[in-house]
Amino acid sequence: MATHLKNLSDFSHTIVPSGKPFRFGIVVASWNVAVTGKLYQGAYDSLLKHEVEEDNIISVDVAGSYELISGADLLLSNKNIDAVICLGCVIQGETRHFDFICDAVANGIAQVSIKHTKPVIFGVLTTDNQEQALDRAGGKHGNKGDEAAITAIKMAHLHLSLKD
Ligand SMILES: Nc1c(NC[C@H](O)[C@H](O)[C@H](O)CO)[nH]c(=O)[nH]c1=O
Ligand SMILES: CC(=O)[C@@H](O)COP(=O)(O)O
Repeated sequence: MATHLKNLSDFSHTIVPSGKPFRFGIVVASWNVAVTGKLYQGAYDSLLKHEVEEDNIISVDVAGSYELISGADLLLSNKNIDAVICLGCVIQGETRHFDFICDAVANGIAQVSIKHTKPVIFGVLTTDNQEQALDRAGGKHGNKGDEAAITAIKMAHLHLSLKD
């Protein structure tokens, strides 16, 4: 469903399970920090709202969205984490670089999730301009960071429930 038809943060918070049992990593890209900082705050606040302990949230910064891939891989390889949230903002420029970055990040994050058999959440905005990005980082369309955090909690529960 297109975002403009559904507020990203319009979740029925009563159906989000508790995040208390889990440890989460958050990897944030510094490119477009005016947007990614808001995504991070939305994700962090949402994790706390759903009972995740502050000590169970490990946050790291990376240069750009492309580095979210290796940032998530490093976290899962070196820390005891149940799920990773990747937050970034890729804004169309004058060239096709946007297309390559977006495709690489989406596919790379999926590969990291498969490699570690752990949820790695794609919390990356891919927009035409900064206005669209700000609308989805705490603006009129909610906060994709909030959405990504709730997704991470739900996937951590699913992962736990399916473990032998
Ligand atoms: N243009 C954007 C980038 N570009 C940088 C890449 O993500 C990467 O850091 C670089 O290619 C070196 O590997 N990154 C964003 O997150 N957002 C952009 O709009
Ligand atoms: C997504 C990007 O890397 C992009 O913002 C870079 O801008 P440009 O395509 O004008 O070089």
